[in-house]
Amino acid sequence: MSNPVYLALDLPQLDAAKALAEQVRAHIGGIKLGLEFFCAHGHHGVHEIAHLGLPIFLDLKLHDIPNTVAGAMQAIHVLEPAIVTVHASGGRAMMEDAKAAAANGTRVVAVTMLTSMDDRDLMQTGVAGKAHDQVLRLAELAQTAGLDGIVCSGHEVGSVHRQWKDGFFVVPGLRMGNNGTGDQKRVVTPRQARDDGASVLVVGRPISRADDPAAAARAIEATL
Ligand SMILES: O=c1ccn([C@@H]2O[C@H](COP(=O)(O)O)[C@@H](O)[C@H]2O)c(=O)[nH]1
Repeated sequence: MSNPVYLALDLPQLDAAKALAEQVRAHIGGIKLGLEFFCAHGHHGVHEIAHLGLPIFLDLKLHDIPNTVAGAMQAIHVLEPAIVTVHASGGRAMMEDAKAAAANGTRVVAVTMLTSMDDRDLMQTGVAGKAHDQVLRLAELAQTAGLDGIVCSGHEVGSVHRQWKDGFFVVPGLRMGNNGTGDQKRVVTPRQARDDGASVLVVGRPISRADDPAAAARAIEATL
């Protein structure tokens, strides 16, 4: 089985990002490039990281009207990303158009509820109820829209997996227990997430901010 760990390369300096990726390359299965990286380095930066030969996950969390999101999806065809994110709260039409505009072979997955939010944060956005129910509701909408899967926390991935048997599930908010949770509120260990049905495990700071990133990545790999 291939390594499900994708390193979140949330670093502002391109050289430092490349060096980190090279350092841990043997212990990860892919690289996740998010808003911070893409805003700083754009297509050029993605090409530079792609030279390492690992699958690239573009975590752009697109959220706009359908026509604009479809245009953005077309603009990144050339980067041949393995995975791209949109926000499920953009609605069914937006997700349908995003999927239709994606390159063949690119998995389009919908962010349901950010792992940095809990029930109280959800309520503050005007949504009554539990995070768990909101994730299941948005997962159903993403499935109906024809997406490949969703992003959710390890708290929900087991339930979503039971509801959507062949879905592709991306789980960030992973901690080994010896790291602080930082801004993440719904966290589990990588092993727990994988056992509950995660397809991809996104790990950032537990590796990138470790004293020895390669050892941290190796230790996570060893738990799987
Ligand atoms: O709900 C979400 C969606 C995306 N992310 C991204 O994952 C990584 C997590 O980084 P850590 O340092 O391991 O906390 C980061 O790039 C986020 O943008 C998420 O955390 N939660």
